Amino acid sequence: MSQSVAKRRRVQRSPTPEYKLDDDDGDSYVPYVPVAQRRQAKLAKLTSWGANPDKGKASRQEEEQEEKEGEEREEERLREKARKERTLLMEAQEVHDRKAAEDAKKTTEEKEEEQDAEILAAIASRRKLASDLELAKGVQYTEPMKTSWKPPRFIQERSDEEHRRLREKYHILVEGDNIPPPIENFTDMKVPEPFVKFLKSKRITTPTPIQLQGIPTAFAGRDMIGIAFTGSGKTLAFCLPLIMFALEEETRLPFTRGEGPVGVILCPSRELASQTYENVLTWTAALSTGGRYPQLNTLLCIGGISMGEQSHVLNKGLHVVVATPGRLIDMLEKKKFTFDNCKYLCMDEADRMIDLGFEDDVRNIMSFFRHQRQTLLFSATMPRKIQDFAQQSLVKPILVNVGRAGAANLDVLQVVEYVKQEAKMVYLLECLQKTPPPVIIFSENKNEVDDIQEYLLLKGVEAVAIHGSKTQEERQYAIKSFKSGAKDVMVASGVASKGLDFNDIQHVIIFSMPKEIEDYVHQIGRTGRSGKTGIATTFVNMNTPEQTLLDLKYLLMEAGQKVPLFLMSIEDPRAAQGASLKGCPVCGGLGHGISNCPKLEDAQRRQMASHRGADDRGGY
Ligand SMILES: Nc1ncnc2c1ncn2[C@@H]1O[C@H](COP(=O)(O)OP(=O)(O)OP(=O)(O)O)[C@@H](O)[C@H]1O
Repeated sequence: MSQSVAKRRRVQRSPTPEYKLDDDDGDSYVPYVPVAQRRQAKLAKLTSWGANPDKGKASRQEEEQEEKEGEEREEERLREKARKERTLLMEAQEVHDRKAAEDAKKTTEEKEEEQDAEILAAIASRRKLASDLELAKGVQYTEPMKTSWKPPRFIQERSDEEHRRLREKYHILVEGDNIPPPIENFTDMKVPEPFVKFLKSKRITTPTPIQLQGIPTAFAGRDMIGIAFTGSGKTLAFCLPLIMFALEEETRLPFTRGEGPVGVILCPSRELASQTYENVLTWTAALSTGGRYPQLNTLLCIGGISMGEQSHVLNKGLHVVVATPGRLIDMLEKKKFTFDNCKYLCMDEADRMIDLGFEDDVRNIMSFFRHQRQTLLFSATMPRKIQDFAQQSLVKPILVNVGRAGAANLDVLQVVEYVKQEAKMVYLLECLQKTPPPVIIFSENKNEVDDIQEYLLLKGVEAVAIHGSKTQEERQYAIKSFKSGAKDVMVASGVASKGLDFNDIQHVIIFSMPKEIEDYVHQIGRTGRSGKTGIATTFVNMNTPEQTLLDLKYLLMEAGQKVPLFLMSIEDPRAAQGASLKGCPVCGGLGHGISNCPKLEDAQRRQMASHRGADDRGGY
């Protein structure tokens, strides 16, 4: 019963807009008079019986008149309401039509941009790179670090236009405020003479583009993001400023046991950290030879080595730490040293560090700093997503970009060949004849790395292998014997070889094409380093995803390389829609948009797997 009343009331009291629209002007509508009102009217009628009939008649007429007026007022009110609802509906329809017309006018590119922005916003919810304490306290540094370094007067006196022309000459793009000037030689950068002499002895006579803009930027204390091709000397660009800073601090007040470090360099792999450590050792030794400058102490902090070996460094004052994140956190937690005086933090292959799950480690490491630090991020590949994320974590950062982030080194001749899966091994032998050693062969799969090495050994080729499941000793042995020239070929998984600088690699063979084009760029970048040329041969076949082939096609086109017919014939659905081809903001690949980025898909898969794992374990 109450249900039917309620139903009726709903229909009568709140007519829906549709109802109103059908019943255009509402003329046939009988207004609702509430039950209580009707009951009262009836009662009044009844109680008026028996009273003065004339008076009763008059008052009945008045009542009827009032009732009629009331009905008319109610009718008018409802008509007005219906009119308003109709207008609102029409306005909404108009807005919708206008938006549809605007959307139709938008190019595919604009629509794609909107879509990209939406996806980017959805994945941009990450916390900025700062220590938890700083985040909790809302500590925000607003001014860059101050240093005593200044460019020579004659460079300071150059006009902005002159600086701009110089950058243009070296294809250097910069973004940021008060950018220090580019400087074309090490002496003008005020690098100590023994150091310059040492560099000359290594045939490093003039700074590379990333060095001539990056070193002054870092010397001036500025936070920076440095992007430049593989093999273009980024290591010197971020190590030299730290060495100079350490030298200044040591000269001011010599370090004693328990003091330091003043700066830390973080690397995503042990091999890269070891290589950078060796570089810093050589450079600091070169500086102190001759006795004019003090000895600086450097600690290598990576998993797989005993810290006992390094205790002699910990027994002295410590200037520089080169580390992988895990071991560094371990050492800091055990209070083997502190970051109380640490003011310089550099991340090599920074996009990988941020991307591949080191983000929380980095935040953890930052929580050990007691002061503001100068932060530098370097890589050959730095997708827009990481750049944006990094920008908000740095203080008035300067972006120094040589070439497109993620572009291939132009000194590498890229050859892409279609090789059937079953023919790869045999063809590999033939391929090895293209150049003299040393040659690196990459495979994405650890088992395949072992199979290739075994096959080559059987065929009498001196080959070593390196991948994540090898012990530290095996990895060190492989690198050492390959670097020294004792072995001709190194078979490696992509992860184990990023950023490694081997002398004069002639040929890189990519046995299985990595899904992510960034990995390809890093892999071919093991050759064609420091101005020399090299060849990269890549095997692709039906197993290579079309997305990856498209990325590859565009990368070859961008680098002015020959594009084989089978790659040329792969159609890009976006090109057919007239979209312009800019790098995917997540991975930098030119052959796809963010909505079908393999890296994003991979990250999501990993995330889901970890959630599933957590669920299986009973949740967090
Ligand atoms: N100014 C220079 N002139 C000539 N050679 C240089 C110069 N600076 C560095 N090099 C040499 O170039 C080689 C590559 O340098 P480095 O390893 O720093 O490259 P990278 O840019 O870090 O490469 P990747 O991105 O692959 O890590 C090294 O052997 C280094 O000694």
